[in-house]
Amino acid sequence: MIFTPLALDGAYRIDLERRGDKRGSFARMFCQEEFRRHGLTSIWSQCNVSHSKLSGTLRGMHFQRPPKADAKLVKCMAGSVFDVIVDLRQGSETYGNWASVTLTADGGEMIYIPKGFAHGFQTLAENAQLLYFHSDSYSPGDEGGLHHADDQIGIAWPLEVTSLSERDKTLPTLAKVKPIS
Ligand SMILES: Cc1cn([C@H]2C[C@H](O)[C@@H](COP(=O)(O)OP(=O)(O)O[C@H]3O[C@@H](C)C(=O)[C@@H](O)[C@H]3O)O2)c(=O)[nH]c1=O
Repeated sequence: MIFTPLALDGAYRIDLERRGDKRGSFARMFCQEEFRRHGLTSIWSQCNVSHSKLSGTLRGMHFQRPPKADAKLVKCMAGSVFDVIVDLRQGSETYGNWASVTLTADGGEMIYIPKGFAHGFQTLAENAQLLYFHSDSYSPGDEGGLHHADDQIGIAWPLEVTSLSERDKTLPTLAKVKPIS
């Protein structure tokens, strides 16, 4: 795996190193030792899959608060997505800044998201599927959200939004979100 730090401290793009042969390929997508060596979470407590029918579907921006704040490792398994994170860490020099990685099933890019970030994505193809590892379990009472189209953050979503959950339509702007400590 190739670990490339993103502009927001602690977040990484991770590229698979595929070993190809006549049958196809093989690649490692998680290794406890390698993750530990890079100072990343190396114990996962939950793994989730999401499927979105339409290109342009937007999910986000979501996070969990302490004590259930979770780091995430996200990989696209079908299609492609524009994946985005926003730094919500109290006192961070990059508080409110966003970064993105385009994740494609064919390319094998992944994103590692530390605790304290909001996460969301927009699908760039029909029937996109994402696989997520979470460092803590789902806890609806500790969930938080941030509006994807907040002007103060200014995320440059690539497509018109074709599908958005009722909950995501009503998420607050950054000014109304308490920083994560
Ligand atoms: C996230 C989650 C949802 N659910 C349930 C709640 C609901 O009935 C259904 C769909 O949940 P949501 O509408 O929250 O799904 P979705 O909007 O796809 O939520 C996801 O968005 C992306 C951006 C993330 O980063 C994820 O961590 C997660 O928050 O699944 C679980 O049972 N376990 C889980 O871990």
